[in-house]
Amino acid sequence: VVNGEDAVPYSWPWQVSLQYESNGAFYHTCGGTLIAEDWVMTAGHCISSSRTYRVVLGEYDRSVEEGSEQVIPINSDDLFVHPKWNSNCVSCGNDIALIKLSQSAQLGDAIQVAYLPAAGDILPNKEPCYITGSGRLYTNGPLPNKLQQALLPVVDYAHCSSQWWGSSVKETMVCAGGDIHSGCNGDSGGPLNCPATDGTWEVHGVTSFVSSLGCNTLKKPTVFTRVSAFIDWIEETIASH
Ligand SMILES: CC(C)C[C@H](NC(=O)[C@H](CCCC[NH3+])NC(=O)C(F)(F)F)C(=O)Nc1ccc(C(C)C)cc1
Repeated sequence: VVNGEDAVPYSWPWQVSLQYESNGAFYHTCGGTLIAEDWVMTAGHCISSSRTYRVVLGEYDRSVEEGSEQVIPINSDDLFVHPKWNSNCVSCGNDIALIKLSQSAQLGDAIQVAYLPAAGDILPNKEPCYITGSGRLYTNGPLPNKLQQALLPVVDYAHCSSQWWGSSVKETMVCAGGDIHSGCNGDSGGPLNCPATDGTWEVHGVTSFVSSLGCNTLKKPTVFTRVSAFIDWIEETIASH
């Protein structure tokens, strides 16, 4: 997250860190959202079938053993990338994947399941959402230790597809930001958290891409997979596995 701030510890308790194994150690590669006790939602571009993954829940500061962390391994046949995701075409959309955890998360103060929007729910322009993640602090910059957050107002499809991203953005996406705040590598797969009418938060986006010219390129809002366009697939996948 570029130009964000340290989140209040455990204030986004559905945020997870997706990590891959390399030479015996695990590395943060993407964010994710806990959507059921044994399911995590992330981006399709975060998953490669040749890697071994684990998720870490209840994490605030990656440099400190806080006691709230839960580390859960992932079986390779529990990775469900959207069938229409094309890794050669991030602008085609469908950048969403589901991961079944090898064991259920123990919910508590630091670990909670997220609310998802109703199918088809479209956010109005300027809706005050927050991006959260442990991605780079600026283009080619370092990863933070503490979870970051930034206020990223929604740019509706009409504006995002006309002035800003053009045809690279589809109606199955949500744009947000476009000023000095943005997502950046490593935030991929994480949530776009938007206020719900009842005072809770709903996860309306899965962080997908930013400009290849640089993370917080002006007039290039961060682009998210629109969760409300994939509710049927999410429900179907969970029901059948
Ligand atoms: C150095 C980084 C910032 C480069 C930038 N990376 C990204 O946007 C990556 C993953 C993109 C998937 C492509 N395989 N996503 C992120 O960094 C995220 F914002 F989600 F955290 C990028 O490639 N962006 C990109 C690529 C292609 C397009 C086409 C729509 C033209 C648009 C943007």
